[in-house]
Amino acid sequence: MAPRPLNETQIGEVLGGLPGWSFGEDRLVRQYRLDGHLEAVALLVHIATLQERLDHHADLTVTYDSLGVSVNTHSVGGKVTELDTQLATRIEEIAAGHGAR
Ligand SMILES: C[C@H](O)[C@H](O)[C@H]1CNC2=NC(N)=NC(=O)C2=N1
Repeated sequence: MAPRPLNETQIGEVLGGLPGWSFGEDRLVRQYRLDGHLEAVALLVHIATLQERLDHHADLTVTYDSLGVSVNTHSVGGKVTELDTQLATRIEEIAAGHGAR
């Protein structure tokens, strides 16, 4: 069954438990800072591996020692769904293990 888009109240509740994440332009976004470039790339690869397993993919952008994450659900026309909040929650756990801030 197709995931249902979340409303702003629902998104706000989830973001309360996801410090550093924000909502804008129908996306959940987070910018992580790492200790260096290879650390940023290592986090990207770890997240990409998770995304393949979940079959849900955020846009990941490495800029030297930073990793940008931006996600919504394409299959509902680019809205935030539970698939995005679940992925963001898992990414947050992984990022903590990489010392991302
Ligand atoms: C065929 C495959 O399951 C779909 O294209 C998946 C892949 N990853 C995805 N990622 C995101 N962010 N949204 C989707 O709708 C989506 N769909």
